[in-house]
Amino acid sequence: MHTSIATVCLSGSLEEKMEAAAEAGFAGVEIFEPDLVASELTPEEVRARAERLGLALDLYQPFRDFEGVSEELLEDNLRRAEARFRIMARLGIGTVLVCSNVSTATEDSDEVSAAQLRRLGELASAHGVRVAFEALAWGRFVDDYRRAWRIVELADHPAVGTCLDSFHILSRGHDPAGIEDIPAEKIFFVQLADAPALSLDVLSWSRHHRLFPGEGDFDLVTFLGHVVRSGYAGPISLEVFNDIFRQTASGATAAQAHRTLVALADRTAREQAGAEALPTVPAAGHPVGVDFVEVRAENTTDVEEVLDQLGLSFRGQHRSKPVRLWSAGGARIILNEQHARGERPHVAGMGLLYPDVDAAEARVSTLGVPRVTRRIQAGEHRLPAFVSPQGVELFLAAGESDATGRPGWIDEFEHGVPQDEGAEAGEAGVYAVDHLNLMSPWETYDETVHFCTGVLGLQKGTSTEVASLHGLVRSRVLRTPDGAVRVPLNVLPAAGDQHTEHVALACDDVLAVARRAQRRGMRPLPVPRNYYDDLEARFGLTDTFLRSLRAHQVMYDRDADGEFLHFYTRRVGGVFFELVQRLGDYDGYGAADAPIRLAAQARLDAEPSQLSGSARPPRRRGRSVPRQLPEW
Ligand SMILES: O=C(O)c1ccc(O)c(O)c1
Ligand SMILES: [Mg+2]
Repeated sequence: MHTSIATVCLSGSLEEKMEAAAEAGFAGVEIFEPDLVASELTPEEVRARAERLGLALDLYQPFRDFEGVSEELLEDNLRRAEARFRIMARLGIGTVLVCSNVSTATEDSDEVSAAQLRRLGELASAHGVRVAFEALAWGRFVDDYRRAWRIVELADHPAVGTCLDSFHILSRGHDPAGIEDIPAEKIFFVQLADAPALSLDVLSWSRHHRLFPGEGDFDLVTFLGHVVRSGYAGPISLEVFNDIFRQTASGATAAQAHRTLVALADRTAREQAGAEALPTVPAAGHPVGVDFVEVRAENTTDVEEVLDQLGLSFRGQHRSKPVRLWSAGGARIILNEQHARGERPHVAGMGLLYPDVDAAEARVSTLGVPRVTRRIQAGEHRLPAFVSPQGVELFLAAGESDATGRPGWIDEFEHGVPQDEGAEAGEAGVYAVDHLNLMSPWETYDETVHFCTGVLGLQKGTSTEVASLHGLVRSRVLRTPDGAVRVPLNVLPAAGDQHTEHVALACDDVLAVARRAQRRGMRPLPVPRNYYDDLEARFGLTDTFLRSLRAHQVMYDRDADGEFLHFYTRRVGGVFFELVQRLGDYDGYGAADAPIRLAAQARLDAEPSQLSGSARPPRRRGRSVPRQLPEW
């Protein structure tokens, strides 16, 4: 597969874009004309640079508003085109993208457009180049790839073919199966872009919200399957117009882009008949459980106090590092004070269990995810570790499921309360990590979604928006089908809300856990009285039950599948805990309760200290960079 990327996807100067593309592993680039026009490099210098980088110049784009025009305008359009062909000759680029006319077309006729494209083809072949005609989703008359192909077919010129762009096809809901009706030699170019499902005019959607494959909601696996079955073997190029990518470092964006394209090819090869020739990467399946969550801080005492109140037990101190383990059943929390000077408590890592951990490591590594290097002592378990795009470290461990396994690394912890083999639940029945709620700055959000799905093997779950006091928080759940691993991922609003992440622990009796914790001095996150009045109105709960919920600041949700009871601890630095109890087949997260929680946390932020006499005032995002990882 010849991979390519349009320079419009990346930030910086043309030379920076080309270097980033080559460094990320792309075989070629599409030169976006405005990037050349703005560059100080001559076309010859661009060509030489590409050669040095080993980068093919696959396409020159876009040439606009050519077809369907009056005779008089056509002459001018041919003149404009010829000037471009000369530049292309200097660049050494053989194909130009001509997108369907969006403004000057007056002739809604396939015959007229075909005759005009044929003239363009004549001119192009005189200059040794080819024309790839692309239907823009908002073209004046040509807005469907099937019509563009009809016109190309009618033009019947060897230098005239079509360019397929997944965005224009899928945004309009057009069936991509028709791609297989186009002879492969008439498909001159293929561009891929994903996008979130939005109801927005297609032009704004395309220019601002395109995403790399697997980050949005388009079915690019099926799309690419059709492309491969058509027999097309030319460049597969990413063309993603997106406000974020143009503002972030081109090296990181190019690496992300390449990873998404490789992951897409891999999935397509595995899922689409006839696409087996596409390159694959090792398969990892999906994780089967959460091995542990790691919380890091200069001093983890406050967090341990909360864990004790919640009924988890101290299982020991690591024999060679300032690292401690607390657990109950399969819920394991590692407290790490190593290399954590000046850091407030925060979620720093997550261990995921894979049945074939070697395959999982091979996959994550092959997809170019940066590794975390940790010093290992003799006799210690080596868990492969990688850095996720939003900064949390990801550990891969071998295991069949979280609740039944006893991780090998547990023996490295000494002098704690012993835990029997198997899934001995903690006091009051805390037995597993139910979910881990992570945050990502908006810049890395879509990339993190792809990391969890395309790399780690989680699936996209529901997507919502939660109202906080400081703005709407986009949230999407990434999970396994059985719910053994659930990661709700929230966008961190630009201003206002704290960067706090939380660990939700599953238990058998949340009211009992709350009662015990409060006896041990825990002050839960306060829930306003209005909430309970509203609960009564919504669900008609009995007085006794409602009183009991309120007494323990436990929140409640119910849907057709079951019921959900949960409460939150107060924040300790940048982390807090949630205790959840699922009844029946309830599969959600109490979405209606999230705004109540955010408002309560914001109220507490205004107070000098959240935790009785212990926590330092939490720092705001931007004031401190807790470690060498990307800022969060
Ligand atoms: O938005 C545009 O104008 C535009 C230009 C070139 C393309 O290939 C495309 O898909 C869109
Ligand atoms: Mg395009």
